[in-house]
Order: sequence, then structure tokens, then C-alpha cells
Amino acid sequence: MSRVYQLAPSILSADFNRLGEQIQRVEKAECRWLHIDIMDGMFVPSISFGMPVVKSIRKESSLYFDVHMMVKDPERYVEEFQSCGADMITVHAEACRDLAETVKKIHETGADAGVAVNPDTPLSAVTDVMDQVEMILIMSVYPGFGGQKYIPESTERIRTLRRMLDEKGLEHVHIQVDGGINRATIDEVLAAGANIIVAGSAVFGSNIEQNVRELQEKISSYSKKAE
Ligand SMILES: O=C(CO)[C@@H](O)[C@H](O)COP(=O)(O)O
Repeated sequence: MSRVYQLAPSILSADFNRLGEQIQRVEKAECRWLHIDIMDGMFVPSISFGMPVVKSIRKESSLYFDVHMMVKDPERYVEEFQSCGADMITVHAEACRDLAETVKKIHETGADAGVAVNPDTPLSAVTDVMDQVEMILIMSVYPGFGGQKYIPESTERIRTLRRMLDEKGLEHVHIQVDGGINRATIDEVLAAGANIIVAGSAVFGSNIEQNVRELQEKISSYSKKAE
């Protein structure tokens, strides 16, 4: 099966004073996805931004909006995020009262559904919904902040998850990896089986275009080899 590979720049590391302009720059640099981190100050210690920001950037962008909800009881908000422009809504297994019900609710809004696991959450937390989602997100840092260091054990978790999906005939389910991805770590997550690569500080640095190009080149050379 030929797999889709995407770089999903995380706007948590963007300059919020020029957010629209920075999103246009990743779009012009031929990214197709945008990773949007919603933090509630409860599930994670930090607070980022909410619906008004998503609604506002939606007006200027045709990127695929990949909304990562680091929010307790996220089922309360999935309808609103979809109506503000989310294309994919990812919720944490640890944050949901009923994960399968939340996934169902996301699909009822018309959005794609993802489920995320923290670095210390066993993959068994998402086994029951694997056949119901479009994407599984392996957090490769503890969620809450950009700019952290990649947790090396994440590589084996990605490999195990890809094997589990393959064994169940679920090759089409995306594996997303998020946290500490940069030029030094991207090769190993691709080789382990991740196909949607989130990068925040490695993209929104001093030269967005060059950063995107370098990461895209690594993704494209890996995907050509994998064909
Ligand atoms: O969800 C999160 C952090 O909780 C991420 O999406 C970060 O925004 C990734 O940042 P980098 O590690 O790539 O700088």
C-alpha cells in the first residue's frame, strides 16, 4: 500500500504576532497539514488558544487543520472545533471518559478522528478504537510545551504500533508523531513507521522555508525508498 507522508508544522512555536503570515509561508513551502495545539491548563499545565484563533486562521488558509486537543473531557468541544474549521480532531485516550463515544461524536461532526497517547500510556489504551479512527498520535514528549527533547523510547512504540496496525489490516491508519522532531530525529521515526510528522520549533525558527524544505526532503527521500 502506498502511504501518504506529511509534515505538519505545529503553530505552537510560531510567532503569534505574525501568525497569519507564518501560516502562509508554510503553505507556500508546500505543506498540506497544519498542526494546531489546544491546551486547557488542566489536562496539560499550559494554556494555548481556542476556537476564535482556529476560526480566524481558517479564513486565510486551505491547509488541512489537524487539531490536537490536550483537553480534559474533549467531547464537550468537538462540535465547536469542527465548526471553526478543524478537519481532523485528535483527543487523548487519557482525557476521555469514553474514548469510543468521543470518536463517534467527532465523526458525527464530519471531521476525521485521531486518538493520542502520552509517552507513558500503554498502546493497549487505543486498541479498541484502532479500527474506528483515521490517525493514532504517539506523543514523543510529555505534552504541554514545544521545544522539548525527543524521548528515544518513542521509536519502539511507533514500530510496535505499525506492526499492530498491519496485523489488523489497518495499514491505512496514519501514525502521527509529535514532540522533539527535527533534522536529527526525523529519519528514525519515519523508519519506524510514522507517516504524519509534527514539527514546531524545527519549522518556526529563523528560516521557515529552509526548515520546511530540509524536513520535506527527508520525508520525500524516505517515502521514495519505501515505495
Ligand atoms: O503538542 C505539542 C506539545 O505538547 C507539540 O505539537 C509541540 O508543539 C511540538 O513542538 P516541538 O517539539 O516540535 O518543538
